[in-house]
Amino acid sequence: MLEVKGLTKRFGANIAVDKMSFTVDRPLMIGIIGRSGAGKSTFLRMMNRLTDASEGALNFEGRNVLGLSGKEKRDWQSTCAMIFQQFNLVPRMDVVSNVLHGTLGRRSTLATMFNLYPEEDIHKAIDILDRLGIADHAPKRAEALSGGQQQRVAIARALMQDPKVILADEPIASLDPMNAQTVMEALRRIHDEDGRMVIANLHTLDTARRYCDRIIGMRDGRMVFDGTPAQLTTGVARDIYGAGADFSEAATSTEIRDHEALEQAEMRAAEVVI
Ligand SMILES: Nc1ncnc2c1ncn2[C@@H]1O[C@H](COP(=O)(O)OP(=O)(O)OP(=O)(O)O)[C@@H](O)[C@H]1O
Repeated sequence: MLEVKGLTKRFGANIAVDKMSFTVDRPLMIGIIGRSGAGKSTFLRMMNRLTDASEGALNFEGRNVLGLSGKEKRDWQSTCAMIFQQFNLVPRMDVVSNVLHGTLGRRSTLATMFNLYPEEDIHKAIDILDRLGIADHAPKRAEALSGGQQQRVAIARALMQDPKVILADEPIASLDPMNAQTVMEALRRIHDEDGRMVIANLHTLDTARRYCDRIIGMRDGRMVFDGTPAQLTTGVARDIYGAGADFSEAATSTEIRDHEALEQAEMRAAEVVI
């Protein structure tokens, strides 16, 4: 149902994504891992058509996604809803209105200006919030909710579009472990119960292992791993992150960055001694 072939993005001389190719034949929950700058966000943005690809092809259910323009492109962006690390809600607006914003694409300018929502959309929004366990917060301002609750509002807003695919760009990177778990469980449930494909860029290896059916590893723009959580051995993870022999199973890209910073500081200190 999804075919990515030779997908490439260049920013000047920098190749952010380099000939990425893979196919997915049924709606899976896919995790993309890799250190900062590996090209994970750029891939999601190309898939959602927020960024134009430099080369390659991306077909979904036989549709040439990269060739879409105008209304067809906007329709695709609804079919393939995106959620972000920073939730991107309107903080001072109430939760249910934030969720109803997910229907903006199919409402008239006048209805949008006067915040006129069809009753069935309001019921649908409340039902989705209920499903995500946050219907009680519907009248509150979004900014009054915890990070995990705000991310669930963002998921609810995405679900208003009834998407076939949910693209999640580091959905739990700003959350504490408890909230992160609630959000990942919500994404997994949406996948399991609705059969929607979920592609999530993830910061931590153990999250990808726990929630995803398939994991794609990226390094310097290239896909260096594509397999199941069981195939993602410590050695493979070490290659993806370009880490040293002391790499541990539970390591995350943040830990690796910290580790590298520590190593560099130690090297600088050693040079001073010499
Ligand atoms: N708009 C842009 N202009 C120029 N270079 C960019 C742009 N967006 C991304 N890049 C570069 O493309 C490369 C891949 O970035 P990308 O954000 O896709 O990585 P990432 O794996 O998502 O990293 P992170 O986890 O830090 O978000 C990086 O070298 C980045 O600097």
